[in-house]
Amino acid sequence: MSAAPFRAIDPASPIRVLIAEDEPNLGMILEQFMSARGFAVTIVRDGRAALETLRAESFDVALLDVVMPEVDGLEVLRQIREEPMPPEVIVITGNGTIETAIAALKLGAYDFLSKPYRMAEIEVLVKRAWEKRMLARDNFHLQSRLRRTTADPQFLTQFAPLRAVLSLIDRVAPSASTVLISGESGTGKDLVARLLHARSDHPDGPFVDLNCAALAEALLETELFGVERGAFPGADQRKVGLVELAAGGTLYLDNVGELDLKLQAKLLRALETGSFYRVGGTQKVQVNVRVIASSTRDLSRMVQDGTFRDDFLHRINTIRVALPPLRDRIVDVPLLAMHFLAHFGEQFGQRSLRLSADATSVLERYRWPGNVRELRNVMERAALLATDGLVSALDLPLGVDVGGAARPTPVLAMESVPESRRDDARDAGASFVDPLSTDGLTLEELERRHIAGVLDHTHWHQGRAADMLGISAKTLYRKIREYGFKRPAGGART
Ligand SMILES: Nc1ncnc2c1ncn2[C@@H]1O[C@H](COP(=O)(O)OP(=O)(O)OP(=O)(O)O)[C@@H](O)[C@H]1O
Repeated sequence: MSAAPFRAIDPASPIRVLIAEDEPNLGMILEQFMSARGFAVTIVRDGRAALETLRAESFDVALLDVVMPEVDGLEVLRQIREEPMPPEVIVITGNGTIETAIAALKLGAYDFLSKPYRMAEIEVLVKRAWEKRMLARDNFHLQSRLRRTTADPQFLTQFAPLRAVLSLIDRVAPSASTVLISGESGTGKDLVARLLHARSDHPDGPFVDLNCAALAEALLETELFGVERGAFPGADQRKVGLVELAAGGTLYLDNVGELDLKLQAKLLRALETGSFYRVGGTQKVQVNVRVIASSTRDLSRMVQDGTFRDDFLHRINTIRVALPPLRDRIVDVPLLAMHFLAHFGEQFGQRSLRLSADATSVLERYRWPGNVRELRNVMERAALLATDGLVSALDLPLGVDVGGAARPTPVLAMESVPESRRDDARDAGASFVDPLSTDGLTLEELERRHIAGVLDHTHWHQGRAADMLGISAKTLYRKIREYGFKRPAGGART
């Protein structure tokens, strides 16, 4: 076996091991040995209990004795391999039963160990099996990232100023210039970043995106710049950071306004010199990366407030792309609505869906606080609800009277929805702010109350809440932090 070091194990989430061993003494010794080495161990005494436990909880590695009462180890292996995300299995065979070992490997076991074995062998084998599982997981994430980035991004617009922005994008994409994309949540910043990458001179290089709002400050530095082995307790292997992973490609920093001043300074140095040090490192790492950043916040204002570095803003601001909110480019609404309708219609087996005239009118008069993402969500729902291939105004619970003036959004005109569909409509976008008591409130306070109401309504199910609000999960996460909301203990807010 090679002596290569193992990848770092996060002490906060130890390797979870299930041991199925029917000999009580051996089981106890194994459990004590593995627990003392930091594994999270669960022990069971027979095959049936092993199956039940493996189905009920998530494990990284299972050590299965072949000879066990009730169900033998090979049968446990066979059944568990049919489950989604099964653990890696190491089978422990009796002396000299090579046929059993071969059968185990054929059934998908990671490896086998013959009795008698040494404890140290078990430890090495379990760590190797865990590494294989981690690699498979990384591979899965990388593949899905690749699939998302290789698809040709399509930015649709008929709005003349945006068409001018698109031709600017075409011109600057092949250069190495940094680009700062600004715009409200859901206006297409992520899409523009992907477009810039797809049209750059390195479209086959990596596109690495980091949502700066989604990670705790303490983790951001190692995530971005990587860490050297031994930099701090627990860092027992070198970890490559995202800047390095993006070498020869694009690094997209979403919500760049969330980076703290220290990291802004470190990134600025890396951009100026094309090199940086990993956390705890003394050797310079050279990289050639194109940086694209985006923000929903006014970064110039943050510079004035002292929370964003002037020099960093200048560095990432070489080219500025500003995406207008959807309400300021109503001409795009029918175009995008038809595009999403065709897309979801295809997905749900509802071809040639059409928009009725009153539906188009409702869409054009709505204010779209969640921008294109909200329109996309609304059309997904409409594609599901449409009857006879026609989407009518009632399939669009947007708080806009059919044939009347738009109400202050996003209040839902509940009375315009048939009784039988009011629950649906409430779920799809009802306002949680009483429209009669909003006088004198700032827009921010209105938003704060609305988000609090939706979180309450969904019992803090953040995926559902984000859908209802028509914003991305990451934007909701940022808003929760900005407004200082705390998840109530034990479920729903009171
Ligand atoms: N002009 C457009 N044409 C087609 N699809 C679009 C357009 N603009 C946005 N979209 C789609 O709308 C959704 C939201 O866009 P995107 O994620 O790029 O917004 P964002 O500004 O990055 O949002 P956030 O600030 O919340 O991250 C995506 O599914 C995107 O593909």
